[in-house]
Amino acid sequence: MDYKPYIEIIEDYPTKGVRFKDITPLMQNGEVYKKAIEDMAEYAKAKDVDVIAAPEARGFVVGCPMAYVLQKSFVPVRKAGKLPREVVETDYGLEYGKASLAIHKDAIKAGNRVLITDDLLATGGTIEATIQLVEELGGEVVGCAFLIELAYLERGEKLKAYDVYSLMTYE
Ligand SMILES: O=P(O)(O)OC[C@H]1O[C@H](OP(=O)(O)OP(=O)(O)O)[C@H](O)[C@@H]1O
Ligand SMILES: Nc1ncnc2[nH]cnc12
Repeated sequence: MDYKPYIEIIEDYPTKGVRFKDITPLMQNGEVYKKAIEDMAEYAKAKDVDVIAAPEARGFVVGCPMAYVLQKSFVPVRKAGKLPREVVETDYGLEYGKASLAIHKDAIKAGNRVLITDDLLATGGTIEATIQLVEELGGEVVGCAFLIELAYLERGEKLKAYDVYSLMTYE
């Protein structure tokens, strides 16, 4: 299915030069949202995952329903200071800024097969940070799934060693 008609592009948001891909029209169409999640879940199922991990906030929009459909564990990766127990934490850069992400230390067990998901892959900073946290806890990252991949941004070698799946690509 072609999901692009359900993505709105906003020029120069949140900063000049950024072409922001707004996924809320897709989410507002229940049938289309469900189909997108099912496509992503199918990819995850083929990878025989134990855990779906996703960075807040928009990663939860895809990660939670995927975990629900697959009846697998969901692990939230949160901006620093939001998780109440012991965490591992890392700093990262993204298309329009800098932040820190954290994950509960006991959220992933050594050897868990982990699928990382997010709404969008831009510079790869967020996903690289998430991969680092999952691997620090001994998880095996078996794939990374996105609704949207921005192919026009430079990501260097960040995801070279990983299997990447995306429903839509913007050149
Ligand atoms: O590949 P990158 O350059 O790292 O950019 C992609 C990330 O940027 C957005 O999240 P954002 O940090 O804006 O937070 P939000 O989900 O809370 O809106 C998006 O949801 C991805 O997580
Ligand atoms: N261009 C973009 N559109 C939407 N979300 C983003 N996150 C990082 N870059 C983005």
